[in-house]
Amino acid sequence: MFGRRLLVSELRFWCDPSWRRFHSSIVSFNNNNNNNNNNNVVISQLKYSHDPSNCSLFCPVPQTMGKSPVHLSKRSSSSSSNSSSSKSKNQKQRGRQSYRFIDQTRVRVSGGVGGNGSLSMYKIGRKHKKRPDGGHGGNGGSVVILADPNEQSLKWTQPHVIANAGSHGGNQEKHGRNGRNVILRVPCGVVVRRVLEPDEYWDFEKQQAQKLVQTYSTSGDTDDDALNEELRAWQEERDDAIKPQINDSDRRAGGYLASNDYDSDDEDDDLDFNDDTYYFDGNDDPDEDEYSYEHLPQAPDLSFTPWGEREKVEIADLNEPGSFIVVARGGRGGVGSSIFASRHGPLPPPHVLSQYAKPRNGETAMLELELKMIADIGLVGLPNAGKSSLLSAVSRASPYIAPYPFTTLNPLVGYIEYQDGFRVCAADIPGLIAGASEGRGRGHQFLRHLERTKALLYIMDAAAMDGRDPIEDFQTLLNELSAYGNGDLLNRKCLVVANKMDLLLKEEREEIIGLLQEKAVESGLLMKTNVLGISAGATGEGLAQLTKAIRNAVSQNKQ
Ligand SMILES: Nc1nc2c(ncn2[C@@H]2O[C@H](COP(=O)(O)OP(=O)(O)OP(=O)(O)O)[C@@H](O)[C@H]2O)c(=O)[nH]1
Ligand SMILES: [Mg+2]
Repeated sequence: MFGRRLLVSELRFWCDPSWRRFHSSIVSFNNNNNNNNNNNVVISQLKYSHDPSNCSLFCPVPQTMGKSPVHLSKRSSSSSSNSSSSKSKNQKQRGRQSYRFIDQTRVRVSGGVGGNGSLSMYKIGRKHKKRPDGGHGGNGGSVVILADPNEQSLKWTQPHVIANAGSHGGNQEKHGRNGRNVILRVPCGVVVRRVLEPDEYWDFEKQQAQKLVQTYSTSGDTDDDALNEELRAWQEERDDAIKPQINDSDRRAGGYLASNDYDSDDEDDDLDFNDDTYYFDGNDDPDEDEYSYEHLPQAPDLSFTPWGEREKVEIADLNEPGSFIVVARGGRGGVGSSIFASRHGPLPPPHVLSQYAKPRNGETAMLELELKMIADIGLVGLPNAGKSSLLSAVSRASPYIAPYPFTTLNPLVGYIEYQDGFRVCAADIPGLIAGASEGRGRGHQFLRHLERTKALLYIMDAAAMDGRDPIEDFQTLLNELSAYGNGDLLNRKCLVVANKMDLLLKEEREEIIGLLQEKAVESGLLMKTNVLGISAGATGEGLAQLTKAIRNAVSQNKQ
Protein backbone atom coordinates (compact mmCIF):
# COMPACT_ATOMS: atom_id res chain seq x y z
CA MET A 1 0.00 0.00 0.00
CA PHE A 2 2.79 2.38 0.88
CA GLY A 3 4.41 2.27 -2.55
CA ARG A 4 1.20 2.96 -4.44
CA ARG A 5 -0.90 6.00 -5.25
CA LEU A 6 -3.69 6.33 -2.72
CA LEU A 7 -6.23 9.09 -2.27
CA VAL A 8 -8.13 8.93 0.96
CA SER A 9 -10.40 11.63 2.28
CA GLU A 10 -10.78 10.09 5.69
CA LEU A 11 -8.85 7.15 6.99
CA ARG A 12 -9.89 5.53 10.18
CA PHE A 13 -8.03 2.63 11.57
CA TRP A 14 -7.99 0.67 14.69
CA CYS A 15 -4.95 -0.87 16.14
CA ASP A 16 -4.02 -2.53 19.31
CA PRO A 17 -2.58 0.16 21.61
CA SER A 18 0.19 -2.19 22.66
CA TRP A 19 1.56 -2.13 19.13
CA ARG A 20 3.32 1.20 19.43
CA ARG A 21 5.46 0.77 16.37
CA PHE A 22 2.43 0.77 14.18
CA HIS A 23 1.20 4.06 15.71
CA SER A 24 4.48 5.83 15.26
CA SER A 25 5.14 4.55 11.77
CA ILE A 26 1.79 5.76 10.52
CA VAL A 27 2.17 9.16 12.11
CA SER A 28 5.67 9.73 10.74
CA PHE A 29 4.62 8.44 7.37
CA ASN A 30 1.84 11.00 7.31
CA ASN A 31 4.14 13.85 8.38
CA ASN A 32 6.79 13.03 5.80
CA ASN A 33 4.32 13.08 3.04
CA ASN A 34 2.77 16.35 4.08
CA ASN A 35 6.16 18.04 3.77
CA ASN A 36 6.80 16.59 0.37
CA ASN A 37 4.99 17.99 -2.67
CA ASN A 38 5.59 14.92 -4.84
CA ASN A 39 3.97 12.60 -2.44
CA ASN A 40 1.90 9.70 -3.60
CA VAL A 41 -0.35 9.54 -0.61
CA VAL A 42 -2.82 12.18 0.43
CA ILE A 43 -4.46 11.77 3.77
CA SER A 44 -6.57 14.72 4.71
CA GLN A 45 -7.78 13.37 7.99
CA LEU A 46 -6.37 10.64 10.14
CA LYS A 47 -8.47 9.25 12.93
CA TYR A 48 -7.76 6.68 15.54
CA SER A 49 -10.64 4.63 16.73
CA HIS A 50 -10.77 2.07 19.47
CA ASP A 51 -13.82 0.47 17.94
CA PRO A 52 -12.81 -2.17 15.35
CA SER A 53 -16.19 -2.02 13.61
CA ASN A 54 -15.70 1.64 12.75
CA CYS A 55 -12.48 1.57 10.82
CA SER A 56 -11.12 1.43 7.31
CA LEU A 57 -8.11 -0.65 8.12
CA PHE A 58 -8.08 -3.52 10.49
CA CYS A 59 -4.77 -4.12 12.06
CA PRO A 60 -4.17 -7.72 13.12
CA VAL A 61 -2.88 -8.93 16.44
CA PRO A 62 0.53 -7.39 17.22
CA GLN A 63 3.40 -9.45 16.07
CA THR A 64 5.39 -10.08 19.20
CA MET A 65 7.81 -12.88 18.41
CA GLY A 66 7.48 -12.70 14.65
CA LYS A 67 5.54 -15.95 14.71
CA SER A 68 2.01 -15.00 15.65
CA PRO A 69 -0.46 -16.55 13.24
CA VAL A 70 -2.49 -14.70 10.67
CA HIS A 71 -6.15 -14.76 11.65
CA LEU A 72 -8.65 -14.88 8.84
CA SER A 73 -12.25 -14.20 9.66
CA LYS A 74 -15.03 -11.91 8.62
CA ARG A 75 -13.34 -9.07 10.50
CA SER A 76 -10.40 -9.05 8.15
CA SER A 77 -12.61 -7.80 5.37
CA SER A 78 -14.60 -5.32 7.43
CA SER A 79 -15.05 -1.91 5.92
CA SER A 80 -16.12 1.36 7.40
CA SER A 81 -19.77 2.24 7.72
CA ASN A 82 -19.72 5.71 9.14
CA SER A 83 -22.74 7.05 7.29
CA SER A 84 -25.14 4.98 9.36
CA SER A 85 -26.65 8.01 11.07
CA SER A 86 -28.49 8.97 7.89
CA LYS A 87 -30.12 5.55 7.50
CA SER A 88 -33.78 5.01 8.29
CA LYS A 89 -34.81 2.60 11.02
CA ASN A 90 -35.91 -0.01 8.50
CA GLN A 91 -32.64 0.23 6.58
CA LYS A 92 -30.73 -0.17 9.81
CA GLN A 93 -32.77 -3.21 10.70
CA ARG A 94 -32.29 -4.69 7.27
CA GLY A 95 -28.58 -3.99 7.35
CA ARG A 96 -28.26 -5.71 10.67
CA GLN A 97 -29.98 -8.80 9.46
CA SER A 98 -28.76 -8.93 5.89
CA TYR A 99 -25.07 -9.30 6.62
CA ARG A 100 -23.65 -11.85 4.25
CA PHE A 101 -24.45 -15.14 5.89
CA ILE A 102 -22.61 -18.03 4.31
CA ASP A 103 -23.20 -21.49 5.67
CA GLN A 104 -21.50 -23.54 2.99
CA THR A 105 -18.30 -22.78 1.14
CA ARG A 106 -15.24 -24.27 -0.46
CA VAL A 107 -11.71 -23.14 0.09
CA ARG A 108 -8.34 -24.39 -1.09
CA VAL A 109 -5.69 -24.42 1.59
CA SER A 110 -1.94 -24.79 1.22
CA GLY A 111 0.77 -25.02 3.81
CA GLY A 112 3.74 -22.72 3.27
CA VAL A 113 6.83 -23.96 1.50
CA GLY A 114 9.91 -24.51 3.68
CA GLY A 115 12.99 -22.28 3.45
CA ASN A 116 16.15 -23.39 1.62
CA GLY A 117 18.94 -24.87 3.67
CA SER A 118 22.20 -22.94 3.34
CA LEU A 119 25.25 -24.53 1.66
CA SER A 120 27.68 -22.08 3.24
CA MET A 121 31.28 -23.16 3.95
CA TYR A 122 33.51 -21.41 6.43
CA LYS A 123 37.17 -21.13 5.37
CA ILE A 124 39.57 -22.07 8.11
CA GLY A 125 42.85 -20.13 8.16
CA ARG A 126 45.00 -19.94 5.04
CA LYS A 127 44.71 -23.59 4.28
CA HIS A 128 42.10 -24.73 1.80
CA LYS A 129 40.15 -26.22 4.61
CA LYS A 130 36.49 -25.54 4.93
CA ARG A 131 33.93 -26.22 7.58
CA PRO A 132 30.26 -26.44 6.62
CA ASP A 133 28.29 -23.81 8.57
CA GLY A 134 25.02 -23.42 6.61
CA GLY A 135 21.84 -23.13 8.70
CA HIS A 136 18.62 -25.02 8.07
CA GLY A 137 15.65 -23.46 6.34
CA GLY A 138 12.57 -22.69 8.44
CA ASN A 139 9.47 -24.84 8.13
CA GLY A 140 6.49 -23.45 6.24
CA GLY A 141 3.44 -22.35 8.21
CA SER A 142 0.36 -24.54 8.45
CA VAL A 143 -3.29 -23.74 7.87
CA VAL A 144 -5.51 -24.35 10.88
CA ILE A 145 -9.29 -24.17 11.12
CA LEU A 146 -10.48 -23.07 14.55
CA ALA A 147 -14.02 -23.01 15.96
CA ASP A 148 -14.61 -19.57 17.43
CA PRO A 149 -17.92 -18.78 19.19
CA ASN A 150 -17.62 -15.13 18.09
CA GLU A 151 -17.90 -15.99 14.43
CA GLN A 152 -21.28 -16.31 12.75
CA SER A 153 -20.64 -16.93 9.12
CA LEU A 154 -18.15 -18.69 6.87
CA LYS A 155 -16.81 -15.56 5.33
CA TRP A 156 -13.33 -14.69 4.23
CA THR A 157 -11.98 -13.10 1.15
CA GLN A 158 -9.46 -15.52 -0.28
CA PRO A 159 -10.55 -18.58 -2.23
CA HIS A 160 -7.05 -20.00 -1.78
CA VAL A 161 -5.46 -19.62 1.63
CA ILE A 162 -1.71 -20.09 1.70
CA ALA A 163 0.36 -20.07 4.86
CA ASN A 164 3.65 -18.20 4.97
CA ALA A 165 6.85 -19.74 3.69
CA GLY A 166 9.76 -20.48 6.01
CA SER A 167 12.85 -18.27 5.72
CA HIS A 168 16.08 -19.52 4.21
CA GLY A 169 18.98 -20.63 6.33
CA GLY A 170 22.15 -18.48 6.38
CA ASN A 171 25.85 -18.82 7.05
CA GLN A 172 27.23 -19.15 10.58
CA GLU A 173 24.52 -21.71 11.31
CA LYS A 174 21.75 -19.17 11.10
CA HIS A 175 18.56 -21.18 10.85
CA GLY A 176 15.60 -19.75 8.96
CA ARG A 177 12.48 -18.61 10.78
CA ASN A 178 9.38 -20.80 10.58
CA GLY A 179 6.54 -19.43 8.45
CA ARG A 180 3.51 -18.05 10.25
CA ASN A 181 0.47 -20.27 10.53
CA VAL A 182 -2.83 -19.10 9.14
CA ILE A 183 -5.84 -19.58 11.36
CA LEU A 184 -9.20 -19.69 9.65
CA ARG A 185 -11.79 -18.81 12.28
CA VAL A 186 -15.15 -20.44 11.73
CA PRO A 187 -18.34 -20.60 13.80
CA CYS A 188 -18.90 -23.58 16.08
CA GLY A 189 -20.75 -26.39 14.37
CA VAL A 190 -18.75 -26.50 11.15
CA VAL A 191 -18.26 -29.81 9.41
CA VAL A 192 -14.99 -29.92 7.45
CA ARG A 193 -14.82 -32.22 4.44
CA ARG A 194 -11.86 -32.81 2.21
CA VAL A 195 -12.73 -32.89 -1.48
CA LEU A 196 -10.39 -35.39 -3.02
CA GLU A 197 -8.73 -34.75 -6.35
CA PRO A 198 -9.71 -37.15 -9.15
CA ASP A 199 -6.53 -39.17 -8.67
CA GLU A 200 -6.76 -39.29 -4.86
CA TYR A 201 -8.40 -42.10 -2.98
CA TRP A 202 -9.65 -42.34 0.53
CA ASP A 203 -8.77 -45.94 1.17
CA PHE A 204 -6.06 -48.25 0.03
CA GLU A 205 -8.29 -51.06 -1.18
CA LYS A 206 -10.29 -48.76 -3.41
CA GLN A 207 -7.11 -47.37 -4.87
CA GLN A 208 -5.84 -50.84 -5.69
CA ALA A 209 -9.11 -51.85 -7.26
CA GLN A 210 -9.16 -48.71 -9.36
CA LYS A 211 -5.66 -49.35 -10.64
CA LEU A 212 -6.62 -52.89 -11.50
CA VAL A 213 -9.66 -51.75 -13.41
CA GLN A 214 -7.64 -49.24 -15.35
CA THR A 215 -5.05 -51.82 -16.26
CA TYR A 216 -7.58 -54.33 -17.51
CA SER A 217 -9.61 -51.76 -19.35
CA THR A 218 -6.74 -50.94 -21.65
CA SER A 219 -6.19 -54.58 -22.64
CA GLY A 220 -8.76 -55.08 -25.40
CA ASP A 221 -12.36 -55.89 -26.31
CA THR A 222 -14.64 -58.53 -24.94
CA ASP A 223 -18.34 -59.10 -24.63
CA ASP A 224 -18.24 -60.32 -21.09
CA ASP A 225 -21.17 -58.18 -19.89
CA ALA A 226 -21.81 -60.30 -16.86
CA LEU A 227 -18.39 -59.49 -15.55
CA ASN A 228 -18.94 -55.79 -16.06
CA GLU A 229 -22.22 -56.02 -14.26
CA GLU A 230 -20.55 -57.75 -11.38
CA LEU A 231 -17.87 -55.13 -11.27
CA ARG A 232 -20.44 -52.39 -11.06
CA ALA A 233 -22.35 -54.18 -8.30
CA TRP A 234 -19.11 -54.58 -6.44
CA GLN A 235 -18.39 -50.88 -6.73
CA GLU A 236 -21.82 -49.97 -5.43
CA GLU A 237 -21.53 -52.36 -2.55
CA ARG A 238 -18.12 -51.00 -1.69
CA ASP A 239 -19.33 -47.41 -1.83
CA ASP A 240 -22.08 -48.17 0.66
CA ALA A 241 -19.66 -49.92 2.92
CA ILE A 242 -17.10 -47.13 2.85
CA LYS A 243 -18.62 -44.40 4.92
CA PRO A 244 -15.55 -42.80 6.40
CA GLN A 245 -16.11 -41.76 9.98
CA ILE A 246 -13.97 -39.64 12.20
CA ASN A 247 -12.39 -41.93 14.63
CA ASP A 248 -12.60 -40.74 18.23
CA SER A 249 -9.11 -41.98 18.91
CA ASP A 250 -7.81 -39.51 16.31
CA ARG A 251 -9.14 -36.62 18.31
CA ARG A 252 -6.95 -35.05 20.89
CA ALA A 253 -7.93 -32.74 23.67
CA GLY A 254 -8.36 -29.31 22.14
CA GLY A 255 -8.14 -30.50 18.57
CA TYR A 256 -6.84 -33.12 16.26
CA LEU A 257 -4.63 -33.46 13.25
CA ALA A 258 -6.26 -34.08 9.94
CA SER A 259 -3.29 -35.41 8.15
CA ASN A 260 -3.52 -38.86 9.69
CA ASP A 261 -7.11 -39.10 8.64
CA TYR A 262 -6.58 -38.75 4.96
CA ASP A 263 -3.42 -40.72 4.56
CA SER A 264 -4.47 -43.04 1.79
CA ASP A 265 -1.55 -45.37 2.36
CA ASP A 266 -2.40 -45.93 5.98
CA GLU A 267 -2.93 -49.65 6.23
CA ASP A 268 -3.96 -49.50 9.86
CA ASP A 269 -7.19 -47.93 8.83
CA ASP A 270 -10.21 -48.69 10.93
CA LEU A 271 -12.26 -49.73 7.96
CA ASP A 272 -12.18 -53.47 8.11
CA PHE A 273 -13.17 -55.35 5.03
CA ASN A 274 -13.79 -58.94 4.72
CA ASP A 275 -11.64 -60.05 1.83
CA ASP A 276 -14.03 -62.84 0.95
CA THR A 277 -16.95 -60.51 0.60
CA TYR A 278 -15.20 -57.79 -1.35
CA TYR A 279 -12.87 -59.87 -3.37
CA PHE A 280 -12.42 -58.23 -6.72
CA ASP A 281 -13.71 -60.93 -9.03
CA GLY A 282 -16.69 -61.71 -6.83
CA ASN A 283 -15.64 -65.27 -6.09
CA ASP A 284 -15.72 -66.82 -2.67
CA ASP A 285 -12.36 -68.31 -3.22
CA PRO A 286 -9.76 -65.65 -3.93
CA ASP A 287 -7.33 -68.17 -5.33
CA GLU A 288 -9.66 -69.44 -7.98
CA ASP A 289 -8.84 -67.55 -11.14
CA GLU A 290 -12.00 -68.23 -13.03
CA TYR A 291 -12.22 -65.07 -15.12
CA SER A 292 -9.68 -63.76 -17.48
CA TYR A 293 -9.53 -59.99 -17.30
CA GLU A 294 -7.38 -59.60 -20.33
CA HIS A 295 -10.17 -58.49 -22.63
CA LEU A 296 -12.52 -56.27 -20.77
CA PRO A 297 -14.61 -54.21 -23.22
CA GLN A 298 -14.00 -50.59 -22.33
CA ALA A 299 -13.00 -48.53 -19.38
CA PRO A 300 -15.53 -49.19 -16.64
CA ASP A 301 -17.18 -46.29 -14.89
CA LEU A 302 -14.32 -44.65 -13.10
CA SER A 303 -16.32 -42.26 -11.03
CA PHE A 304 -17.27 -43.65 -7.65
CA THR A 305 -19.35 -40.59 -6.88
CA PRO A 306 -22.07 -38.98 -9.03
CA TRP A 307 -20.93 -37.40 -12.26
CA GLY A 308 -19.06 -34.15 -11.74
CA GLU A 309 -18.73 -34.69 -8.02
CA ARG A 310 -15.48 -35.66 -6.46
CA GLU A 311 -15.14 -37.89 -3.48
CA LYS A 312 -15.56 -36.08 -0.19
CA VAL A 313 -14.30 -37.25 3.15
CA GLU A 314 -15.44 -35.81 6.44
CA ILE A 315 -12.32 -34.99 8.41
CA ALA A 316 -13.62 -32.94 11.32
CA ASP A 317 -16.70 -31.76 13.10
CA LEU A 318 -15.76 -28.59 14.94
CA ASN A 319 -18.69 -28.40 17.27
CA GLU A 320 -16.95 -27.22 20.41
CA PRO A 321 -15.48 -23.77 20.97
CA GLY A 322 -11.72 -23.94 20.60
CA SER A 323 -11.65 -27.22 18.71
CA PHE A 324 -9.34 -27.03 15.74
CA ILE A 325 -7.91 -29.05 12.92
CA VAL A 326 -4.66 -28.67 11.00
CA VAL A 327 -5.81 -28.96 7.41
CA ALA A 328 -2.57 -28.29 5.54
CA ARG A 329 0.82 -28.74 7.13
CA GLY A 330 3.70 -26.55 6.06
CA GLY A 331 6.63 -28.04 4.16
CA ARG A 332 9.79 -28.94 6.00
CA GLY A 333 12.73 -26.56 5.57
CA GLY A 334 15.86 -27.67 3.69
CA VAL A 335 18.78 -29.09 5.65
CA GLY A 336 21.77 -26.75 5.96
CA SER A 337 25.33 -27.94 5.36
CA SER A 338 26.18 -27.51 9.06
CA ILE A 339 24.52 -30.84 9.76
CA PHE A 340 27.63 -32.50 8.37
CA ALA A 341 30.05 -30.44 10.46
CA SER A 342 30.37 -32.91 13.30
CA ARG A 343 30.63 -35.95 11.09
CA HIS A 344 33.90 -37.74 10.53
CA GLY A 345 35.09 -38.40 7.03
CA PRO A 346 34.74 -36.40 3.85
CA LEU A 347 31.79 -34.15 3.15
CA PRO A 348 29.17 -35.42 0.74
CA PRO A 349 29.63 -34.05 -2.80
CA PRO A 350 27.98 -30.68 -3.58
CA HIS A 351 25.09 -32.18 -5.55
CA VAL A 352 24.15 -34.30 -2.53
CA LEU A 353 24.39 -31.29 -0.26
CA SER A 354 22.11 -29.30 -2.53
CA GLN A 355 19.63 -32.18 -2.54
CA TYR A 356 19.51 -31.98 1.25
CA ALA A 357 19.13 -28.21 1.11
CA LYS A 358 15.95 -28.36 -0.97
CA PRO A 359 12.81 -27.55 1.03
CA ARG A 360 9.51 -29.41 0.80
CA ASN A 361 6.26 -27.91 -0.41
CA GLY A 362 3.37 -27.60 2.00
CA GLU A 363 0.32 -29.85 1.79
CA THR A 364 -2.56 -28.66 -0.35
CA ALA A 365 -6.19 -29.61 0.02
CA MET A 366 -9.56 -28.53 -1.28
CA LEU A 367 -12.00 -28.26 1.60
CA GLU A 368 -15.73 -27.98 1.83
CA LEU A 369 -17.04 -26.35 4.98
CA GLU A 370 -20.64 -26.67 6.04
CA LEU A 371 -22.14 -24.89 9.00
CA LYS A 372 -24.81 -26.64 11.02
CA MET A 373 -25.93 -24.19 13.66
CA ILE A 374 -25.76 -25.23 17.24
CA ALA A 375 -28.87 -23.91 18.97
CA ASP A 376 -30.87 -25.23 21.90
CA ILE A 377 -34.20 -24.76 20.26
CA GLY A 378 -35.21 -24.23 16.64
CA LEU A 379 -38.29 -22.22 15.63
CA VAL A 380 -40.04 -24.04 12.81
CA GLY A 381 -43.01 -22.74 10.89
CA LEU A 382 -44.38 -21.80 7.52
CA PRO A 383 -43.66 -18.30 6.17
CA ASN A 384 -45.35 -15.45 8.05
CA ALA A 385 -46.20 -17.62 11.05
CA GLY A 386 -44.44 -15.15 13.35
CA LYS A 387 -41.13 -16.89 14.05
CA SER A 388 -39.06 -13.73 13.84
CA SER A 389 -41.63 -11.81 15.89
CA LEU A 390 -41.35 -14.46 18.60
CA LEU A 391 -37.54 -14.37 18.57
CA SER A 392 -37.45 -10.60 18.84
CA ALA A 393 -40.08 -10.67 21.64
CA VAL A 394 -38.19 -13.12 23.86
CA SER A 395 -34.57 -12.21 23.09
CA ARG A 396 -32.45 -9.22 22.17
CA ALA A 397 -32.15 -10.35 18.57
CA SER A 398 -33.60 -7.93 16.04
CA PRO A 399 -34.66 -9.89 12.98
CA TYR A 400 -36.45 -8.18 10.12
CA ILE A 401 -40.20 -8.58 10.48
CA ALA A 402 -42.67 -7.83 7.70
CA PRO A 403 -46.08 -9.05 6.55
CA TYR A 404 -44.83 -10.93 3.52
CA PRO A 405 -43.49 -14.46 3.21
CA PHE A 406 -39.75 -15.22 3.19
CA THR A 407 -38.81 -12.11 5.08
CA THR A 408 -36.14 -14.12 6.85
CA LEU A 409 -33.70 -15.56 4.36
CA ASN A 410 -30.95 -16.78 6.66
CA PRO A 411 -31.10 -18.50 10.02
CA LEU A 412 -30.63 -16.13 12.93
CA VAL A 413 -29.75 -16.89 16.50
CA GLY A 414 -30.97 -15.10 19.62
CA TYR A 415 -30.46 -15.78 23.32
CA ILE A 416 -33.38 -16.02 25.73
CA GLU A 417 -32.00 -14.81 29.05
CA TYR A 418 -33.47 -15.76 32.41
CA GLN A 419 -33.11 -13.89 35.68
CA ASP A 420 -30.81 -16.47 37.23
CA GLY A 421 -28.37 -16.20 34.32
CA PHE A 422 -29.64 -19.27 32.46
CA ARG A 423 -29.56 -18.78 28.69
CA VAL A 424 -31.24 -20.60 25.88
CA CYS A 425 -30.02 -20.21 22.34
CA ALA A 426 -32.95 -20.06 19.91
CA ALA A 427 -32.59 -20.22 16.12
CA ASP A 428 -35.09 -18.52 13.82
CA ILE A 429 -35.15 -20.73 10.75
CA PRO A 430 -36.54 -19.25 7.51
CA GLY A 431 -40.06 -20.36 6.57
CA LEU A 432 -40.46 -23.92 5.32
CA ILE A 433 -42.85 -24.87 2.55
CA ALA A 434 -44.34 -28.13 1.30
CA GLY A 435 -41.55 -30.04 -0.43
CA ALA A 436 -38.82 -28.52 1.74
CA SER A 437 -37.50 -31.99 2.54
CA GLU A 438 -36.85 -32.42 -1.17
CA GLY A 439 -35.02 -29.12 -1.33
CA ARG A 440 -37.90 -26.86 -2.42
CA GLY A 441 -37.50 -23.24 -1.32
CA ARG A 442 -33.92 -23.92 -0.13
CA GLY A 443 -35.50 -26.42 2.25
CA HIS A 444 -32.41 -28.57 2.65
CA GLN A 445 -30.28 -25.60 3.61
CA PHE A 446 -32.75 -24.56 6.28
CA LEU A 447 -33.54 -27.99 7.67
CA ARG A 448 -29.83 -28.67 8.05
CA HIS A 449 -29.70 -26.08 10.82
CA LEU A 450 -32.30 -28.01 12.83
CA GLU A 451 -30.19 -31.14 12.97
CA ARG A 452 -28.29 -30.11 16.08
CA THR A 453 -31.07 -28.49 18.05
CA LYS A 454 -32.14 -30.13 21.28
CA ALA A 455 -35.79 -29.20 20.97
CA LEU A 456 -38.13 -27.82 18.33
CA LEU A 457 -40.84 -25.19 18.57
CA TYR A 458 -43.57 -25.55 15.98
CA ILE A 459 -45.28 -22.23 15.43
CA MET A 460 -48.50 -21.79 13.49
CA ASP A 461 -50.44 -18.71 12.39
CA ALA A 462 -53.71 -19.42 14.22
CA ALA A 463 -55.47 -16.39 12.69
CA ALA A 464 -54.81 -17.72 9.16
CA MET A 465 -53.83 -14.25 7.96
CA ASP A 466 -52.45 -15.68 4.72
CA GLY A 467 -55.58 -17.76 4.14
CA ARG A 468 -53.87 -21.00 5.19
CA ASP A 469 -55.39 -23.44 7.63
CA PRO A 470 -53.20 -23.75 10.79
CA ILE A 471 -53.96 -27.45 11.12
CA GLU A 472 -52.85 -28.07 7.54
CA ASP A 473 -49.74 -25.98 8.20
CA PHE A 474 -48.94 -28.18 11.17
CA GLN A 475 -49.41 -31.30 9.05
CA THR A 476 -47.12 -29.86 6.35
CA LEU A 477 -44.40 -29.24 8.92
CA LEU A 478 -44.73 -32.75 10.31
CA ASN A 479 -44.56 -34.24 6.82
CA GLU A 480 -41.46 -32.30 5.87
CA LEU A 481 -39.61 -32.99 9.09
CA SER A 482 -40.37 -36.68 8.95
CA ALA A 483 -39.22 -36.85 5.32
CA TYR A 484 -35.93 -35.07 6.01
CA GLY A 485 -32.92 -37.28 6.68
CA ASN A 486 -33.83 -40.33 8.70
CA GLY A 487 -36.93 -38.69 10.20
CA ASP A 488 -35.13 -38.19 13.48
CA LEU A 489 -36.30 -34.57 13.81
CA LEU A 490 -39.79 -35.69 14.76
CA ASN A 491 -38.42 -37.54 17.77
CA ARG A 492 -37.11 -34.38 19.41
CA LYS A 493 -38.76 -32.83 22.40
CA CYS A 494 -41.04 -30.11 21.20
CA LEU A 495 -43.44 -27.32 21.97
CA VAL A 496 -46.43 -26.49 19.81
CA VAL A 497 -47.49 -22.86 19.69
CA ALA A 498 -50.46 -21.08 18.09
CA ASN A 499 -49.52 -17.47 17.33
CA LYS A 500 -51.58 -14.33 16.61
CA MET A 501 -54.15 -15.18 19.28
CA ASP A 502 -55.00 -11.49 19.63
CA LEU A 503 -56.90 -11.69 16.34
CA LEU A 504 -59.22 -14.50 17.50
CA LEU A 505 -62.38 -14.65 19.60
CA LYS A 506 -62.42 -16.78 22.73
CA GLU A 507 -64.34 -19.67 21.16
CA GLU A 508 -62.12 -19.69 18.07
CA ARG A 509 -59.02 -19.84 20.24
CA GLU A 510 -60.26 -22.86 22.13
CA GLU A 511 -61.25 -24.62 18.95
CA ILE A 512 -57.91 -24.07 17.20
CA ILE A 513 -55.89 -25.08 20.25
CA GLY A 514 -58.03 -28.20 20.68
CA LEU A 515 -57.50 -29.22 17.04
CA LEU A 516 -53.75 -28.62 17.17
CA GLN A 517 -53.54 -30.59 20.40
CA GLU A 518 -55.39 -33.49 18.80
CA LYS A 519 -53.09 -33.47 15.79
CA ALA A 520 -49.97 -33.37 17.96
CA VAL A 521 -51.12 -36.30 20.08
CA GLU A 522 -52.11 -38.22 16.96
CA SER A 523 -48.62 -37.72 15.48
CA GLY A 524 -46.95 -38.99 18.63
CA LEU A 525 -44.84 -35.88 19.24
CA LEU A 526 -42.77 -35.67 22.42
CA MET A 527 -44.58 -32.58 23.67
CA LYS A 528 -43.35 -30.86 26.82
CA THR A 529 -46.61 -28.96 27.41
CA ASN A 530 -50.02 -28.69 25.84
CA VAL A 531 -50.39 -26.41 22.82
CA LEU A 532 -49.79 -22.82 23.92
CA GLY A 533 -51.62 -19.81 22.55
CA ILE A 534 -49.48 -16.68 22.23
CA SER A 535 -49.38 -13.29 20.61
CA ALA A 536 -45.73 -12.71 19.83
CA GLY A 537 -46.02 -9.65 17.61
CA ALA A 538 -48.90 -7.76 19.23
CA THR A 539 -50.01 -8.10 22.87
CA GLY A 540 -47.29 -10.45 24.10
CA GLU A 541 -49.76 -12.72 25.84
CA GLY A 542 -48.62 -16.24 26.71
CA LEU A 543 -44.92 -15.37 26.31
CA ALA A 544 -44.05 -15.73 30.00
CA GLN A 545 -45.53 -19.21 30.04
CA LEU A 546 -43.78 -20.05 26.79
CA THR A 547 -40.31 -18.99 27.96
CA LYS A 548 -40.73 -21.19 31.04
CA ALA A 549 -41.75 -24.09 28.84
CA ILE A 550 -38.74 -23.49 26.56
CA ARG A 551 -36.41 -23.60 29.54
CA ASN A 552 -38.05 -26.75 30.71
CA ALA A 553 -37.66 -28.38 27.31
CA VAL A 554 -33.95 -27.66 26.91
CA SER A 555 -32.68 -27.65 30.49
CA GLN A 556 -32.50 -31.42 30.86
CA ASN A 557 -29.79 -31.55 28.22
CA LYS A 558 -27.98 -28.48 29.45
CA GLN A 559 -25.76 -28.16 32.47
N1 LIG B 1 -51.63 -9.50 14.95
C1 LIG B 1 -50.48 -10.13 15.08
N2 LIG B 1 -49.60 -10.09 14.08
C2 LIG B 1 -48.43 -10.76 14.25
C3 LIG B 1 -48.14 -11.49 15.42
N3 LIG B 1 -46.94 -12.05 15.28
C4 LIG B 1 -46.47 -11.67 14.08
N4 LIG B 1 -47.35 -10.90 13.46
C5 LIG B 1 -47.21 -10.29 12.12
O1 LIG B 1 -47.05 -11.32 11.18
C6 LIG B 1 -46.20 -10.89 10.11
C7 LIG B 1 -45.11 -11.90 9.89
O2 LIG B 1 -44.29 -11.94 11.01
P1 LIG B 1 -42.80 -12.51 10.98
O3 LIG B 1 -42.33 -12.57 12.37
O4 LIG B 1 -41.98 -11.76 10.00
O5 LIG B 1 -43.07 -13.95 10.41
P2 LIG B 1 -41.99 -15.07 10.05
O6 LIG B 1 -42.55 -16.38 10.46
O7 LIG B 1 -40.68 -14.72 10.60
O8 LIG B 1 -42.00 -14.97 8.48
P3 LIG B 1 -40.84 -15.40 7.48
O9 LIG B 1 -39.57 -14.82 7.96
O10 LIG B 1 -41.25 -14.84 6.17
O11 LIG B 1 -40.81 -16.89 7.45
C8 LIG B 1 -45.66 -9.53 10.55
O12 LIG B 1 -46.37 -8.54 9.87
C9 LIG B 1 -45.96 -9.47 12.03
O13 LIG B 1 -46.19 -8.15 12.45
C10 LIG B 1 -49.13 -11.51 16.46
O14 LIG B 1 -48.97 -12.11 17.51
N5 LIG B 1 -50.26 -10.82 16.23
MG1 LIG C 1 -38.91 -14.25 9.74
